[in-house]
Amino acid sequence: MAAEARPRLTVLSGPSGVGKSTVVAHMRKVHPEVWLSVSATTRKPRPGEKHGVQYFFVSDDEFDKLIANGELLEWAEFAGNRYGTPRGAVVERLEAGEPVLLEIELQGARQVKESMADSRLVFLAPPSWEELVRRLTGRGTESPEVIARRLDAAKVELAAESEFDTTLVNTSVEDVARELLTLMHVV
Ligand SMILES: Nc1ncnc2c1ncn2[C@@H]1O[C@H](COP(=O)(O)OP(=O)(O)OP(=O)(O)O)[C@@H](O)[C@H]1O
Ligand SMILES: Nc1nc2c(ncn2[C@@H]2O[C@H](COP(=O)(O)O)[C@@H](O)[C@H]2O)c(=O)[nH]1
Repeated sequence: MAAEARPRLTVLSGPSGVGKSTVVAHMRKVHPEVWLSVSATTRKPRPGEKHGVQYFFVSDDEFDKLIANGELLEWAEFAGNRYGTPRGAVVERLEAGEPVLLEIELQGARQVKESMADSRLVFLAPPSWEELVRRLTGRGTESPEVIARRLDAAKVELAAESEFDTTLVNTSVEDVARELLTLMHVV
């Protein structure tokens, strides 16, 4: 494929707990030049999460303003919180000809495909439903109520796999990270 025809924006999506952040962290450990968009969210930080690193943690009013000012490339409500991709940084990277990676849920992935037809949507699937439940529960970051909401959303996300350009099964973090790096033409 000619370089100019390569999709430069890659969306990594998949059910909560499947391992998206873990895979991206591994990719960036091996290839620190991989750029990941930092989303805005109304979710409260988990222990250890820092403003501007994992997310821009904002209030509901601030999120409303981001929407009203057209500052989000896409946004969605997920399991009781809102999440969105700041448009400016993504556009800047794309205009500089640099690859862009988004780690977002299904509704946002659909919006990106709609507005940027040459984006590549990658679905990260769990080896099994039982393993997904084990990972989400084992992470220990959400209450049982939130886990239940996320697992409800996971059923919808798993049913939408065919909308994606590529599916990778997260059995091995290292293998999936390598496959993604290849898809993004980093290696
Ligand atoms: N291949 C794997 N094998 C075993 N455990 C894994 C694997 N990948 C990730 N995990 C574990 O699964 C848990 C969830 O991973 P992670 O937080 O990366 O998921 P996520 O898809 O980013 O979730 P969310 O969408 O809720 O942010 C973590 O405890 C992580 O260590
Ligand atoms: N549509 C969007 N989804 C996003 C964005 N940033 C993250 N996410 C997704 O939200 C869920 C929950 O994330 P968590 O950090 O609370 O576990 C997960 O699927 C993320 O991929 C975004 O900007 N837009």
